[in-house]
Amino acid sequence: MKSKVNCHNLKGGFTYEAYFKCRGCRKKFGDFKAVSELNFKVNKGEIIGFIGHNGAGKTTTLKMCVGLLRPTKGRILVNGVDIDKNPEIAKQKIGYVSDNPPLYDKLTAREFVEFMYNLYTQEKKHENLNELEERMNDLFYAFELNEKYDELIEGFSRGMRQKVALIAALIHEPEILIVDEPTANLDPISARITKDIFRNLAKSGVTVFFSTHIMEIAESICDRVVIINKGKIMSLGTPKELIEKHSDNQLTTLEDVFINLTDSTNKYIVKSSILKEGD
Ligand SMILES: Nc1ncnc2c1ncn2[C@@H]1O[C@H](COP(=O)(O)OP(=O)(O)OP(=O)(O)O)[C@@H](O)[C@H]1O
Repeated sequence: MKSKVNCHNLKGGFTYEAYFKCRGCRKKFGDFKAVSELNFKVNKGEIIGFIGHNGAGKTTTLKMCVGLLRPTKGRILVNGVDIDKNPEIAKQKIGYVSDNPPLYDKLTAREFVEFMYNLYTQEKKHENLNELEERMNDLFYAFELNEKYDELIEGFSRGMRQKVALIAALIHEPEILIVDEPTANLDPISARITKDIFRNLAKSGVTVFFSTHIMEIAESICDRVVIINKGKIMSLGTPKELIEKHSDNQLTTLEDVFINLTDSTNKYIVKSSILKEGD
């Protein structure tokens, strides 16, 4: 299917190389270790997908990456800026959408997005209003929400809310977009639009990371995938590399690799080989 979305205007507009580092990050909640010793680096314009079971530590990792959770140990660097030491500078570079994004029901979609823009751009408030208007139009159009522009958010479906949250995260032209389960509430066309927008953002230099349970999405758009299990990185690489690395075990899809690395009972792999024998 060819997407009709035109998002050629969604430019990054950077003056320097953006990159991201997570160095030795751990997170404990009381005595419980949710995430241990995470080390990874993301380059400018890369799309990285985190895949893992429920409770694997994806949301905790993403929240540490955006500065909403302070690591118990380790550092997060956004283009060299330590998010703990200089949170305002680091956070300005990031657009974030949580798995259940909080929106203000009594604002219209346009008012909410303007509000978010003003939060991120205090010092340039009221400047470049035409540019802001143009970018809002582009984003609302790209997400096929242009007819809802002036409607109250309280009347929006979950998918529409997800799109407003994505638009609000992109309005200040972040260098890094971090999204927890971007397609969770979206219909297939909206999911496709979101994937196209991620690809376009990455082409223009924006780094994108997201978590997902959907292997097809990870496989189709991610430059690299991080498989996370019980708070630890089990494997990191391009989908092709991960499949090749495990080809000895006759694993031929990212889903097989994921299950093999994260399902300690291996019951699904066993089951699939029994099915093959029965063919
Ligand atoms: N605030 C908290 N206090 C205590 N434990 C927490 C807290 N937040 C997360 N956890 C625990 O940390 C672990 C990782 O949770 P996290 O939300 O990061 O998983 P996840 O991979 O995003 O899961 P899902 O796919 O279900 O969203 C889980 O065992 C969870 O119960």
